[in-house]
Amino acid sequence: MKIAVIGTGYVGLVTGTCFADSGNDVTCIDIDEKKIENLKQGIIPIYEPGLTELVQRNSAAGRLKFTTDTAAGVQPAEVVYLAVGTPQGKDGSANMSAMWSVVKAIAPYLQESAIVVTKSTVPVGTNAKIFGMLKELTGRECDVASNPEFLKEGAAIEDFMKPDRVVVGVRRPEVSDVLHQLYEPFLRTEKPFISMSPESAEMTKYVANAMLATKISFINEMANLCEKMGGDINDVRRGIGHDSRIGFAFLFPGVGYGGSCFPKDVRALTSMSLDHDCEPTLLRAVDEVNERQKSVFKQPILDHFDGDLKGKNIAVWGLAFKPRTDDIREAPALVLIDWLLEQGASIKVHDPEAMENVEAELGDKVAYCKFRMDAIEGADALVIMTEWKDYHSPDFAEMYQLMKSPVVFDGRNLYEPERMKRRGYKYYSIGRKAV
Ligand SMILES: NC(=O)C1=CN([C@@H]2O[C@H](COP(=O)(O)OP(=O)(O)OC[C@H]3O[C@@H](n4cnc5c(N)ncnc54)[C@H](O)[C@@H]3O)[C@@H](O)[C@H]2O)C=CC1
Ligand SMILES: O=C(O)[C@H]1O[C@H](OP(=O)(O)OP(=O)(O)OC[C@H]2O[C@@H](n3ccc(=O)[nH]c3=O)[C@H](O)[C@@H]2O)[C@H](O)[C@@H](O)[C@@H]1O
Repeated sequence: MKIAVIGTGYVGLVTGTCFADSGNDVTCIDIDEKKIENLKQGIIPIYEPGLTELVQRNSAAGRLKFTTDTAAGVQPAEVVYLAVGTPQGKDGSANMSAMWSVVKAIAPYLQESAIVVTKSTVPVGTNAKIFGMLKELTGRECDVASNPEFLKEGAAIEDFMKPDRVVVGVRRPEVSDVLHQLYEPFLRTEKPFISMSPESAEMTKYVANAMLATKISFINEMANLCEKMGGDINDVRRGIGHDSRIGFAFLFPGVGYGGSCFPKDVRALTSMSLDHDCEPTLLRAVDEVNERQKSVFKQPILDHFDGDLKGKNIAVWGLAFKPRTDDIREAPALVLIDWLLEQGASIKVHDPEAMENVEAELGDKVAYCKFRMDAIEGADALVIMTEWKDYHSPDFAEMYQLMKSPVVFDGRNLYEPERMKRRGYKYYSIGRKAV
């Protein structure tokens, strides 16, 4: 099939590349000229495991092309995917300006039988609005489908190629058939292709993200309670997870969820609820608990240093909002670093992939260390904010020697408290008693 993908970010680039890999002719379009220039040379703007090889292989095979020329990409396309950003607007609702400008830009070049598909996460009603806009702009009734994406950053290729399910929202079964054909190569293990109305598909995406965010806020609230009452959240997690009705997924406590999606999507759904006079009690609580959780270490850090952080050397391991990505959007580490700076601490940071992005934001306010051990040299405390594999098994004896005082605030529960105590550390973690 001939496919155009508009918006070549995390989702658009992965979508286009995976469709090219399954034999389609794909043109990825973006307004960012530098990004497109780089992609033409096989330089990938983001860190996503496996993506560089896949882009280079499919570009070399002539199935994957990059352009800023909307007309050239859209004119031959049978399916036009829209994957531009839908970031949070000032009032919490999704900012749809990029989506509306793309709809206007593609309208003159759409083939009569082309199917326009939203891949971006868009408010319920967007499909109908695009249908109306295209009718006005082209004078005909175009097929507009919704096909929300459920991939996770850091595992994007795997998630796209082996989805748990594919959801499409269509108004005609023929459109569903075309999209089913497109996805068949990825559904060979009998995973379901679920066809529904566009409104249900749009809602499915928000409900999925809100459910996952709810699980995280729930376990974080329980973790904080556990710590106060003398329990260990890791034991509790194991104690509940074996109940198949509950399970283990997305119940790891931590320093709060970040990223470009959970925070904005929970808020966009909250905004949609308010627009429809439905009180979003639970959604608001999920967001509030998460905002509080990003600051969960502030008080213990202050208490540890008797309320005075001036001149203290703090090391931070992990800046990205999660491992295996360089994405720092809404990363809990940034909230902590801002606060540490306000308190007068001096900070050395390490992250395997995200330091360049942080440097663009924070400049020389913190020191960037190429090696994790350089960050902790002379440190009064280490704070772990992201569970990169690099941090799971450091040489604790070497760390002990390098640090000024052996104090660890572990925001991802990577280590066993009793072992840390035996190694001579003062160890704080999430939902477990400090030792
Ligand atoms: N990042 C993720 O893991 C996931 C994101 N989503 C959703 O997918 C959508 C896209 O997200 P990301 O890929 O993360 O965004 P992104 O910010 O990485 O990429 C968006 C791209 O669209 C381009 N763009 C903006 N306006 C344009 C225009 N008028 N014409 C052509 N290109 C334009 C930008 O230059 C950028 O390259 C969002 O709605 C997001 O909620 C859904 C699932 C996963
Ligand atoms: O709509 C989206 O953009 C995507 O949002 C999330 O994917 P992503 O944000 O890439 O990463 P996750 O692995 O879900 O992690 C999100 C945040 O939750 C945190 N988290 C996750 C799991 C957990 O048990 N505990 C926890 O604190 C992570 O540290 C991270 O900050 C969803 O998992 C995807 O299904 C969805 O497509």
